[in-house]
Amino acid sequence: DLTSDRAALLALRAAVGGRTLLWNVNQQSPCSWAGVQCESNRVTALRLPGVALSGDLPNGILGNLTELRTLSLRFNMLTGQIPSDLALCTNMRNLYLQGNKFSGQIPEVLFSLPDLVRLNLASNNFSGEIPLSLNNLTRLRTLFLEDNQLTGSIPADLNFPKLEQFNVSNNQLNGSIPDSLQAFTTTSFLGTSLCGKPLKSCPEDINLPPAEPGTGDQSNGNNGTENKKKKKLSGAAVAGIVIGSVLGFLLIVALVILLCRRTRNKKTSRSMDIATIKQPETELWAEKPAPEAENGGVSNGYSVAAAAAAAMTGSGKGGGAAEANAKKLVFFGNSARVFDLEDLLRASAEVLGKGTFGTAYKAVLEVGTVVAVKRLKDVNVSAKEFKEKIEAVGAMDHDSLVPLRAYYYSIDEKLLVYDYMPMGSLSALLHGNKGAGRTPLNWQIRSAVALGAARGVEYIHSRGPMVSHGNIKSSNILLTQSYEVRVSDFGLAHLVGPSTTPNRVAGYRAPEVTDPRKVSQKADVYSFGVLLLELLTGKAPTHALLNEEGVDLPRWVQSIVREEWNSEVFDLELQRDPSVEEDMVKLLQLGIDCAAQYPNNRPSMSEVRIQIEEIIHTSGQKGQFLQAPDQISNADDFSSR
Ligand SMILES: Nc1ncnc2c1ncn2[C@@H]1O[C@H](COP(=O)(O)OP(=O)(O)OP(=O)(O)O)[C@@H](O)[C@H]1O
Repeated sequence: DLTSDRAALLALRAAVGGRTLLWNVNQQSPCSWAGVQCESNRVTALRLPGVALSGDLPNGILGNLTELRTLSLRFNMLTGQIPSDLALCTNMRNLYLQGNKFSGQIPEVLFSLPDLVRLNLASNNFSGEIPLSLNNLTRLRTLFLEDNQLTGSIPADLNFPKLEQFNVSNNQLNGSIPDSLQAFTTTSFLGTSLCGKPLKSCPEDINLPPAEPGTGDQSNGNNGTENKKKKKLSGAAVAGIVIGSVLGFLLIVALVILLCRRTRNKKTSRSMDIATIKQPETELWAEKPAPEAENGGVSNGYSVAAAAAAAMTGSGKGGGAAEANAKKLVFFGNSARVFDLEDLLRASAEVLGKGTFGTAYKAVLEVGTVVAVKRLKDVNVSAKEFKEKIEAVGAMDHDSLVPLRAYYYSIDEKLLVYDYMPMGSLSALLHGNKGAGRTPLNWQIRSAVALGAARGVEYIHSRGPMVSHGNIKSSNILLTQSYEVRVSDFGLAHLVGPSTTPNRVAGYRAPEVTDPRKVSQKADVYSFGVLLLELLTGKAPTHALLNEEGVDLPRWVQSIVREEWNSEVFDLELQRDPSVEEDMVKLLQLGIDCAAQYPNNRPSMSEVRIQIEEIIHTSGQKGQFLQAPDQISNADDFSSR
C-alpha cells in the first residue's frame, strides 16, 4: 500500500539520494513529492533524472513499489548491479537507466518483466554478451544499449515483433546483424565491428561453418566430396594469391627504388612532390576515420597537401605543375598574405574533427603560422554563388568571430582557411574531461562565454535581415589563448546540399527548420537558447540519451523547472555558488525564452545580448562573486584539463 511505497521511497533516498531529493517528509502522502506519481493510491511512476543519485541501488527497496510502471533514474551516478528484487515490479513498462555507471551483465531480472515497452540501458558500463533471453520481452518497442562494453555477437534469433527504436552503437560487438534488426539504419550500429545490412556486407567466409569431417559430411556422401573438392580448390587459390602478392610486392618495391633514384638525380620540383608523393597519402587519408570532435584532435600526420593534391590531380585534366600554380588562395580584406597555396600544401596537418560541412584540420605552416583548414564537402552551389557567399562571410569582421582568412575553390575541392583557436571548443571544455584534474567552469566563465557568443551572433544578424549563422552549437564556439570567445562556422549552411546529415545539429535545430539550408535569425535564436541551456546544465543537447521518447534539452529543462527543482537543473559545478543562483535562474529563463516553440515568441539577438549583459552586471555587483574561494582568477588554470 501507499505506506510501504512511502517507506521504500525514503529508503531509496537514504541509500542513493543524499541531499538532492528535497522531499517534504512532513507530508504523509508521497504522491506530491517531486518525481513521484500515483494512481489509485499507489506509486506508479518514479522519475528522478539527473539529480546526482549515487552509489549502489540496494536490494529490497524498489521491489516494494509493486505498482510501478515507469522508473526513470537516467543521468545519475548509480553504480553496481540492478537489484534483483526489481522482478517484483511486474507491471513495469518504462525503464530508463541510461547515463549511469551500472556494471555487470545485462541483468537477468529484466527478462522477468514481460510488460516492458521501453528499455534504455545506454551509457553505462554493462559488459558481457547480449542475451537471447531478451526475447522474453515481446512487447518491447525501445531497446537502447549504446555506449556500453558489450562484447560478442548479437544472437541471430533475437527478435522483437514490435521494436521501433534500437541502438547498440559503441560497444565491442562483432559478427553479423540479425535479420530482424536489418531494417534499422546505420546509426543504430555505429562504433561496432558488426557487419551485414545496413552496414557493409560480411566477408563471406565468416558465415561458412567449419567443414569438419564426420559431422555434416556424413549425412550426405555427395556433399562430403564436394566440400572436400572446394577445400582443395581454395587451397590452390590461396597459394596462387600468396605467390601473386609476393611477386606484386617485389615489383612495387623495385619500382619505388627506381623512382627514388631518379628523383634524387633530378633537381626536385615541388609540384612533382605533390603529384608523386602526396597522392598515395590521399588514399590513406580517405580511409582513416577522423577522431571525434570532442577528443581534442589527435595528430595523424596527414597532410592537407594530400587533400588538396587530390583535388588538383583528380580533376582529370592532367593536374600538372602549371595548373596547380594557376590556382591560388584568395585572401580577404587586409589579411596579410603570409602564405600561399604551396605553403599550405606543404604544411603538416592533423585532423581536428569531422563536422557537418566537412573535415577540419590544424595545419602548421613552415613559417610557424598555425591555421585551421576546413575542407568542405557537398557544396552544391555554382562557382559564382560560392564566391559571392564566401566573400560575404570573409567580409565579416568582429572581435567575437573567428576570422575567415582565405579560401580555395576548384571543382573538386573547396578549402576555407581560418585562424586557429588554440583552446578548442566550448563543447570540448564542457563535455571533454570530467575526471580528476579538471578545473570546474564556474558561473563567471560560463556567463562570459554566453555574452561573447551572443555578441558574435548579434553582429552576424546586424549584417542584414536575411543573414544568419545557421549552425550555432557548442563545437562552433571556440576559445582563444586568453579564453576569449569566438564564434565560428557562420554562413556555411547556405552552401551545402540538403543531404547534409541533420543529426549532428538536431539537438540545436529549431522545430520549424525542416531543411538545414532554410535557416533564419529566429532559428539562430532557438539554437542559441539551447546553447545557453547546455552551458547551464552541462548536458549536451545532441546526446541521444536525452531522447526519452523524444525529449530535447529545452523540454527536459522545462519539465524540471516546472517541478520546482530549479537548483537541481544546473550543472553540479555551478551548484557550488549559491550567491549567484538567482542570476543563473535568470539566464536559464532566457535560454528557455530563446528556445520557444514559435519563432515570433523568441527575442531578437540584440535583446538577448542586452539581457545577458544585465544579468552579468548584477552578478558582478554581488560582493563575494569575484572573491569566492573556488573562483578561477587565472584563466590559465584550466588548461590543466
Ligand atoms: N578555427 C579553429 N580552431 C580550432 N579548432 C577548430 C577550428 N575550427 C573548428 N575547430 C574544431 O574542429 C572540430 C571540427 O570542426 P567542424 O566545424 O568541422 O565540425 P563541428 O563543429 O563538429 O560541426 P559543424 O561542421 O556542424 O560545425 C571541432 O571540434 C571544432 O571545435
